[in-house]
Amino acid sequence: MAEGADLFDRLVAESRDDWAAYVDHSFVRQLGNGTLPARAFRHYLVQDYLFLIHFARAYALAVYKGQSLADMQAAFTGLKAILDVEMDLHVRLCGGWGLGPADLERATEAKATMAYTRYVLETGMRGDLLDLHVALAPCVVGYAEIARRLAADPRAAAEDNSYRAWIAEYSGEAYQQVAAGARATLDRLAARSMTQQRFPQLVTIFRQACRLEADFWQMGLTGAF
Ligand SMILES: Cc1ncc(C[n+]2csc(CCO)c2C)c(N)n1
Repeated sequence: MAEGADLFDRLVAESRDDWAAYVDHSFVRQLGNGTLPARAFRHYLVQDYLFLIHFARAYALAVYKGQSLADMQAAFTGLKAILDVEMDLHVRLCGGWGLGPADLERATEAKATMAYTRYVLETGMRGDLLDLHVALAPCVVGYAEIARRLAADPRAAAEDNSYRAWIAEYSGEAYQQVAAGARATLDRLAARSMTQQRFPQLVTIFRQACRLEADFWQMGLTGAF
């Protein structure tokens, strides 16, 4: 690995298979080339709305666990990105199918949604702020990376790709900045509380989150049929 790699890169380097299964999942490929069945995307997006509600709670927990203004601001930035920006995408796209927020909140939560969100919340409650941000990292940085890769392929922006709004949102500058901020937060927290002994435990958390992300895509593919 390159000299001077940040904590995020070090975690990915120790989680190669789980990371690849997440970012190269067949759901992601089909999103990119526009072949994903519409009902799989709908099922995924409704579940993702429920997911984001719990993820907002996880960011609120990170605000609560902050030990400094910088900690609290970093968590608040993530919380605002969900509540003010990301939820808007979901409300807009689901609105196009005739589903309003009340319908979404009534949807039955899939086991993959429960498993991932509650894992992150539990990790944060049990551990410290670094544990919590490591559990959040595959989600925040992963989506920015997935969308950036997809956007480099001309099929992503093609007029007939129904998923181009999704790809444009996460590959856009605002999300790329949120992901860069999440990486910087990990390094700031690591400088304060990382030890050599702790690293394997952080890798375990990171890998679990990657596996739960892959299961979330899989739920989108198979849960809709
Ligand atoms: C399963 C799943 N994983 C990751 C994201 C992306 N995401 C969740 S919170 C956040 C940061 C602030 O918006 C980002 C980018 C998602 N929507 N659904």
